[in-house]
Amino acid sequence: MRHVFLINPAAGKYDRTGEFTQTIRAACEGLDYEILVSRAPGDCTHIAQAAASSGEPVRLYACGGDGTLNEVVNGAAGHANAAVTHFPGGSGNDFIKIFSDPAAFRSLPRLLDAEEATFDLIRCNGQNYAVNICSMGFDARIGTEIGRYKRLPLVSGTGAYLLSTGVNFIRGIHEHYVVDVDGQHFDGNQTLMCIANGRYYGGSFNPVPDAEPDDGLLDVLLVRDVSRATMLRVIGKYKAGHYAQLPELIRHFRCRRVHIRCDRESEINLDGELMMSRDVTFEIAPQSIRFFYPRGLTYHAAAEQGGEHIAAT
Ligand SMILES: Nc1ncnc2c1ncn2[C@@H]1O[C@H](COP(=O)(O)OP(=O)(O)OP(=O)(O)O)[C@@H](O)[C@H]1O
Repeated sequence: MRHVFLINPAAGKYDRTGEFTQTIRAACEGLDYEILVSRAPGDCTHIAQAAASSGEPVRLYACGGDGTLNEVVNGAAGHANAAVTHFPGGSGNDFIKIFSDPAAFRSLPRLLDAEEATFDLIRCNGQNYAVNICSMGFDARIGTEIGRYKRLPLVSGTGAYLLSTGVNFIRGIHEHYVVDVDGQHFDGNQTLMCIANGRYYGGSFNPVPDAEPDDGLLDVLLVRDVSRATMLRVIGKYKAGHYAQLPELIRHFRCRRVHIRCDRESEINLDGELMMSRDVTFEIAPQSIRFFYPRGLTYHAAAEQGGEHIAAT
């Protein structure tokens, strides 16, 4: 088994390439491994694709944040011989928060002793993949501008999110969209649309706490146009996943496909990465992704919420 580590030096508040390299060398002695450092945005996708194209069994470690994981997933998608994981070094590291002990991903010996699950992928406009959460509207504008703020002195991951939220709040919060979801048609203003496979984004938002990454379905939330005052009143509930308490404002769908048309080229957030389009289809991809994680962790929503304990595999 080959282990390929893909380091994004631009992830997080500072370049962790040296730290990562030291840790990897110490933990992987005697293993067949390789460390590759991304030189530009998109590089991790090409590296992952090249590593997976050999057809040999390979484990790909995304060393960075959710954007790095997204790039690696895009390179590995469709390659049955490749499995991916996240060795966190980003600001949010949100996808792995679905697991019972996200901190375990920081221990490389534990990641090397892994078990594996098969997760759904969200396919956007037939070509780009996300493993965690996509969004459009107010949210996408916030999420895709966080990068601008995260390296400011004294600004944490959450602080960057709050700064971006403040700026976009002042600019205006809803726009006109035409949305087709689950056989229903909505033509009107929406504040945001969230398409979830995972459960966490934006640092600590958990809008659909019951989303499952392996149920073959997307969890879609449509948040209708609200005033800024209402937004301030309900954002906490949205963040905590209490969408069911706001049926007059938030519609929830569990579906395989959603189509959104916009009046202008609009921001689309794919696991925190930015894409622009006026016409967007999100669907469950025919390909899934093999994801490995420290042995013994669980990821099902019922387990996280203290309900029935379900084994992860
Ligand atoms: N060599 C590089 N130089 C500059 N940017 C890069 C490079 N390699 C990748 N990137 C870009 O860096 C951006 C940030 O990466 P990433 O999302 O992993 O970190 P983060 O934003 O700190 O973490 P999180 O998304 O978990 O909050 C991504 O958009 C990615 O495309």
